[in-house]
Amino acid sequence: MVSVLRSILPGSSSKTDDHGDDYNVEYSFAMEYTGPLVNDDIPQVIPIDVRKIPTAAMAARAVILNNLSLPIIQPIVKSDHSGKKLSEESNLGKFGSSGRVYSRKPENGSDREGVLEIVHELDRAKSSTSSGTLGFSNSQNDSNHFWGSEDVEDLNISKLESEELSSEISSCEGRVDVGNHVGQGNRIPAVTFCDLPSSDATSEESDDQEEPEIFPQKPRAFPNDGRKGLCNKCQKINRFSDKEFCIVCGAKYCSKCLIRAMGSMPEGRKCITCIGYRIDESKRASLGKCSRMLKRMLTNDTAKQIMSNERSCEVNQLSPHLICVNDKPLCLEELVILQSCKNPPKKLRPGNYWYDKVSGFWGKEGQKPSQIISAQLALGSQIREDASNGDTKVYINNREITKPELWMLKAAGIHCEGEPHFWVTADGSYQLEGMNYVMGKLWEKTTVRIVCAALSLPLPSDTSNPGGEDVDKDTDKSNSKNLEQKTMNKFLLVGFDQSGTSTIFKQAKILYDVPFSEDEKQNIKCMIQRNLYRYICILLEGHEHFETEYLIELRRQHADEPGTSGNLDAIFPAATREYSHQVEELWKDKAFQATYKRRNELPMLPRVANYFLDRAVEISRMDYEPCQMDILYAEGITSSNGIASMEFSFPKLPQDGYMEPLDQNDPLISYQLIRVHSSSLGENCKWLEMFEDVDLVIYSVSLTDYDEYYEDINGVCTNKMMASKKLFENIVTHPTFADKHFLLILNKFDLLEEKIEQVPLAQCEWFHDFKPVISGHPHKNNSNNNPPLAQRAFHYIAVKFKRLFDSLTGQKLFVSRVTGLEADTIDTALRYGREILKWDNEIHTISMNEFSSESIEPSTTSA
Ligand SMILES: Nc1nc2c(ncn2[C@@H]2O[C@H](COP(=O)(O)OP(=O)(O)OP(=O)(O)O)[C@@H](O)[C@H]2O)c(=O)[nH]1
Ligand SMILES: [Mg+2]
Repeated sequence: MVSVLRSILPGSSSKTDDHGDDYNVEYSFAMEYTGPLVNDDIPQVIPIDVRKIPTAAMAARAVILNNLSLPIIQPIVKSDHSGKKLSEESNLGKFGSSGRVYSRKPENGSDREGVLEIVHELDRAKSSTSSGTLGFSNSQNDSNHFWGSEDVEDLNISKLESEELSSEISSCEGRVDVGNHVGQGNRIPAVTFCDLPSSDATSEESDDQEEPEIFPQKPRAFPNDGRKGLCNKCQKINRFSDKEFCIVCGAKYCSKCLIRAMGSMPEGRKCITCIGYRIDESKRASLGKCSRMLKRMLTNDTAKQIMSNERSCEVNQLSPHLICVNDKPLCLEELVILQSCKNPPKKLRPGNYWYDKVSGFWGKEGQKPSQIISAQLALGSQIREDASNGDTKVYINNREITKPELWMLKAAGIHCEGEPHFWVTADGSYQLEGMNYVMGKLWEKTTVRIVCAALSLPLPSDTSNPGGEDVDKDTDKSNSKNLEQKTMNKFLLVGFDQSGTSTIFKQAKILYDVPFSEDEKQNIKCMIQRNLYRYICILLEGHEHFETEYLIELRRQHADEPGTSGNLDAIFPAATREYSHQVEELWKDKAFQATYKRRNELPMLPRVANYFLDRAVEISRMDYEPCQMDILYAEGITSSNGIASMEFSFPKLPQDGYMEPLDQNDPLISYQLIRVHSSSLGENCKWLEMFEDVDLVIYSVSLTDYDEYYEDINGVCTNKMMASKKLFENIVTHPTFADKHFLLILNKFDLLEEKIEQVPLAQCEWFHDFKPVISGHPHKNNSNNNPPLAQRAFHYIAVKFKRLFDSLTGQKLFVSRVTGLEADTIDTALRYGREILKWDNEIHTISMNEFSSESIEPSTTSA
């Protein structure tokens, strides 16, 4: 039916160029292309990397991979053409002497729909210095000799490719006369077209094209019999030497045997016997990612070339029929539509997917949406109501949505009671089904974007980034990188009330240079001012004499609803008026000053109040701008539904030195810190399941909770440490987190140091057996004393939590001691989190490589 770019037709080559340069050879790859042209009048020049195009199908792939939108219609038309001076266009800076794609209106005959040509201009003199360029030699007698950069030739690639290409060319015989052009002095037609074949022939060929190309699949071999470090060629065992794996059968080879086993690797890392076979799909993510071993063995250019072939050669591409969209396997045409649309799915693998044509939401069958791709693509059949396995009784475009999506709607302030059906379009406009007006636009709301970032919900690729919080912000970058996908490690930060999670979150933002957005800054400013007025009210409450009626009124109002910011808003609508004058007056008041001096006697006044009260007048001004310290010390965090999220990476430390692992500064590895307030997790933490894809759960405990109490909604008083323990138990035993890593952060160590001297730890029933032994022997780290009491208390609490964790999960708990207000302790803890994931990856890789028959990844894959 439809062929995209079916064949490669050697078009021309010339011995000399216009400047008489003997080495300048022009060569064209012509590809048949059917469809209306993007622009009928002007030839469309689309740069394409010809280095990746040894075969026509690969060219088609290259077009797809380079994300060029090419309309496709039938029928295929072949035509004769006298050719134009296509190659006279200026050089393409991006690819050096490489190629370009022209789409051009046919010159005569309505039966010609269009022609696409990839013209490869080749300047041998130039390209011999440009790495990885493949082309034809200009020798008259050797017109089909395919040559590569020197390094590639070392590996006989030129020969292999030459054979491959020779056969391509001979298969095209009768269509194009290559020889005729060879050796002609002047520029000759870049592309030669054949006669329009008879309709019979067309239909026959079209039929051929209907079937998607299916390459044979080789059953995975399990060649190692569980023997670690075995090379499948020399049969020698060396556990410590790197091995390279065949991407088809999984056979492993040591560096000595690799070249013999894999040859010149025209399709990437495959045993010679596996060439022409489909890759093992579990290895798709590693396609084109060079291993350390290959990098060591080959020159840079050669390794690049092999990786490029591995990524782009036809046989390694996805087969359309292995991808099912809304219960219907794709045909080649649909796969091309899908991959060449403006926002194609990332990491497309064989499998079942759902696609909501109206909004562009795209996801794996039975799962929440993973991406927003282009809407209105002609793919698959109607979306099923249960496509994403939602259980919320809320519907978007006829699909029952998942819990994270429900949160997103709630974050947008949308009421979701009564099983509503919403209609959401590609630009995020939403309306209730049956109603004729748009209620709003999802993507315009900062809170929605934050919730999406935190819950791994997709955002459209063109929405702006809310303060560095958009997980999709690198969409363009990653699109252009084709298969190289960014690795994101997710940390979920959670803890009981006042355990310091928002302080840690803000500290991380400051540490890793993630800017606060204007919105956030404005909210924080209002919050700081509101808090300040609350502190003042607490001071006034503690004060016996009031000088004016106004202040009496203040106290009366405050006494009605102590501590609620809603009431305070009524008294001091923050940032809507200037209060510095009143505050200044108040500050001068002797009675007030007397109260201020005794502020430590007021239990309702938080410690941090001092920090702000000392600058009360400045902060109450309209033009006050909070500095980083103010933001850090501010109580609370501005977030939606208690969720905040940021993306960051670890800067290199001076002491990291050469020992740092390779991925240290790999921009492809980034981290996301998601902070969620425990009150947002619902009864029995039921909402935790939305965080199923986090890699590490960081649980924060305030070390000072042991003698503090809180009153729940039923008026029951509970020790805060016990409440924190309960929450910890709920989280670590939550089924969603069954195989997650946990890092316990014991926070507010500075406050523990003070408190433990006054209040015994045994105040908390869980710590009743804390009996610090006063030993007569000096501690090795502390020559004069025992370890400080706070230190011992910290260890004791850490062990309590470790034992608890072990008894509940049978696993090991990692613990870190921090002081939320001290940046370096937070940095250390988060880097510790990174190490935990790294160890896990290493252990995982080793065990997968050596013991599992499921998946064998190259041992040392780095991008
Ligand atoms: N001295 C000291 N104060 C801290 C430390 N960590 C947090 N705080 C203070 O403790 C209070 C509570 O910290 P938050 O970060 O707001 O705690 P939270 O987990 O967000 O608590 P919620 O607001 O209930 O969610 C704030 O006033 C912080 O400034 C610390 O390590 N040392
Ligand atoms: Mg807070």
